[in-house]
Amino acid sequence: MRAAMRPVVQCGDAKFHGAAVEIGQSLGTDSDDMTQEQWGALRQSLCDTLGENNYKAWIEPLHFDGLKDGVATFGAPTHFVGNYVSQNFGDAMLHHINALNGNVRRLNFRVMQDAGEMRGANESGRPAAPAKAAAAAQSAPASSDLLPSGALDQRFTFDSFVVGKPNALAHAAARRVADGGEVTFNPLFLHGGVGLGKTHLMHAIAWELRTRNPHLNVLYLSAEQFMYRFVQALRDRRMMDFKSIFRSVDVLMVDDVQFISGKDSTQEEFFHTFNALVDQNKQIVISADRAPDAIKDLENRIRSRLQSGLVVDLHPTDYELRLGILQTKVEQQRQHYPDVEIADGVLEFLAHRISSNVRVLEGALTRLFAFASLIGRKMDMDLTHECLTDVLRANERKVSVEEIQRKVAEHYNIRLSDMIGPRRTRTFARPRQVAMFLSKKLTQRSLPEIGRRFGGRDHTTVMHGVKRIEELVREDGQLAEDIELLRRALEA
Ligand SMILES: Nc1ncnc2c1ncn2[C@@H]1O[C@H](COP(=O)(O)OP(=O)(O)OP(=O)(O)O)[C@@H](O)[C@H]1O
Repeated sequence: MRAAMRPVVQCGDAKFHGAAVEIGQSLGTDSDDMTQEQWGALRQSLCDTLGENNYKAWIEPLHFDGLKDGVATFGAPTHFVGNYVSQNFGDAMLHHINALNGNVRRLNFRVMQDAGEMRGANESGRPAAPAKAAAAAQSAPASSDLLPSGALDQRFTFDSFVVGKPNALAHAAARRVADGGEVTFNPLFLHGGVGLGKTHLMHAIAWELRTRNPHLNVLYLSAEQFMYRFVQALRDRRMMDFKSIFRSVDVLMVDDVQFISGKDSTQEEFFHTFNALVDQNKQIVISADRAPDAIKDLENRIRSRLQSGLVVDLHPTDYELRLGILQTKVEQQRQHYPDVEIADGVLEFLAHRISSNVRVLEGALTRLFAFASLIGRKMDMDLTHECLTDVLRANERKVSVEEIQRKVAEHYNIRLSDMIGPRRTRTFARPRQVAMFLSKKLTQRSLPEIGRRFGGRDHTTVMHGVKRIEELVREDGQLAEDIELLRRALEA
């Protein structure tokens, strides 16, 4: 069955002449064919549902091939468009198709074969998809199961990324890549410890590039997904498809590349993909939990390739950055919990105490908001301690008695030997008691253990020293302040 007329789709104020739909052209037809009118109606309802911009950018370039055995197949100008539509509008399309024709179980997207086919799908005068997209689809059609994109998190944008000293360089480099201008450093290699924002920055680059140019073929995936697709292609004897997909991207982003260490065949394929893209001047962005030279079991030629662009380190966060991130995350949480009140000092306390990684910090804040909202309490220090006992304990900095002795001796300007020596004049006794008090508060040591570290003193001497300081801080503001300063310095 062939289409006799072209549907006209009315979207907002604009009217679009629909594509020359040739139903059943590619797949053959059978009794579950959709009619041309139904395709027109489908486009109309998608336009109404998704809005004019989405319709023009994503739906209009599609070519409806036909419906066979409950599978509706569409031609898309690039892998990226097919993948994006499938991920973002697939459910809506299925819903609307089934409202018209209840036989559809699944949607399938394939890459259109040539520019002629793309023009056919794009009669509205908008330029056909770039020639490279056609080139990408040169060989056998790559079906959507080999489209390997990792999902992008909508929250991970440049707007929500807080910049501070430890990540300023990584942020600037990511911004430069996201501008999509000339490829100046290739690859951009971002590395840093757990939860410091590598994935966030990569997603931000991908969002920005896609926003600037929706037809740019940006492929983001983890090294694990790369290996999985590679193994799948080997198993299914579809290496040509695999190579064609990976070598036709405009920007390749591979997260957690340390995953391929020790995996020889995956490294080999990664190396060839990498070279092919660099030769075409295509941008590559890589992340790992360590610098290329620290990744074990990596072939030297790959290591040196990874080092050949710009290698940037995301340093551990500092207090200011953590506080900034918390303030940003509070704004996000407010959307879910508008009524939760936060007492002064709570965010500062969290930024001070939870320094392991941003993911833990974020998790602590989310838990506090949920807790405060559920039991209808203000988010204050009491609630924070109640709710985050485990997190705070896990983040406790392990301070040693020796460190405390050194710090206190420095503060009171006495020698370390006098701190643990026998002299009992106040000049030495008071700092010693302060150090004992801090040892009791900041370490897990028992009184006898502390005593042993103070020149073999008895545990009752330590107990007396701790009690004395507890009494004194109630009346002596200066001493209380000194102790607080020392505690912060030791925990920092
Ligand atoms: N500078 C920042 N501004 C805002 N959010 C941040 C920042 N750094 C990290 N985060 C947040 O911390 C969480 C963890 O970040 P991300 O997943 O990017 O870390 P990662 O470095 O990729 O960690 P991993 O090594 O575990 O993969 C995310 O929710 C992210 O939004």
